[in-house]
Amino acid sequence: MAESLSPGEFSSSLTSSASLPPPRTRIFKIIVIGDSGVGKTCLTYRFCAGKFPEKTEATIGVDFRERLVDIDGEKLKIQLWDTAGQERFRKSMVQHYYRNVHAVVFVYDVTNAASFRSLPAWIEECKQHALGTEVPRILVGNKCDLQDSVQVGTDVAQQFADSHSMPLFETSAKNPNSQGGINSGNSDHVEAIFMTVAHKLKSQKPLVLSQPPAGSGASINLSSRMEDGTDGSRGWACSSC
Ligand SMILES: Nc1nc2c(ncn2[C@@H]2O[C@H](COP(=O)(O)OP(=O)(O)OP(=O)(O)O)[C@@H](O)[C@H]2O)c(=O)[nH]1
Repeated sequence: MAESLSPGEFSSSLTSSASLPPPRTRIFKIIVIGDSGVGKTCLTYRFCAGKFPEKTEATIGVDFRERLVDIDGEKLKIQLWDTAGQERFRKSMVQHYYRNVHAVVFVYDVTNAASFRSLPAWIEECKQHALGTEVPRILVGNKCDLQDSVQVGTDVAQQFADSHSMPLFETSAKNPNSQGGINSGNSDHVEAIFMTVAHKLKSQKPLVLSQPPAGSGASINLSSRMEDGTDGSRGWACSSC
């Protein structure tokens, strides 16, 4: 004869399965920094929307872009913080975007030697905000499609990257197949660069809830941009800044 459940037992077994929380999505915050015009907006747009933006304007403060990626069966939310390169557009925001950072992408323009010479200042700014070598960092030389105008050779960039213990990627947000130099050969190099960072983070970083409890401190709501190809959520506020 089948065992009968008391009403209490029945409802408790139903409740426990029905109230299982949805799987948590880990969120990783990656800041993208470098001089104005090096292509930070284009690189982040290329990764999140899969294409080169038709036109861009100087970033004011910071823009968010995010994309859900699947790594070894786990969905991770990659949140790219596209920061303003122009000093006058970044001053008030700096303290926000350096908080709770999981990785840093330094960008220079291979056709603009001054943007390469600025890198030590960007690295120093990171240090001043307690972002040291323990946080994964990569160096990206952008605009490799402009091969006739290159001012920063691969050798000198590689030396710099080595001296700061960072991997170097040379690429083009405009034509990600036209990268030269090292680390080349992928069909979409920009995709590969950010996925490399995501893989690294997956094994390293602690869980961050995608749905923080109410009142846990969403402090600023900056212009958020969900590009095509994201997980579809829109209008979110920054909860980790
Ligand atoms: N040829 C070429 N042009 C690019 C590439 N990436 C960006 N650009 C152009 O460079 C200019 C600046 O690009 P942005 O992405 O706005 O630069 P940014 O670093 O975000 O600039 P700020 O917002 O001022 O910090 C734009 O005219 C882009 O079209 C690239 O890979 N190749």
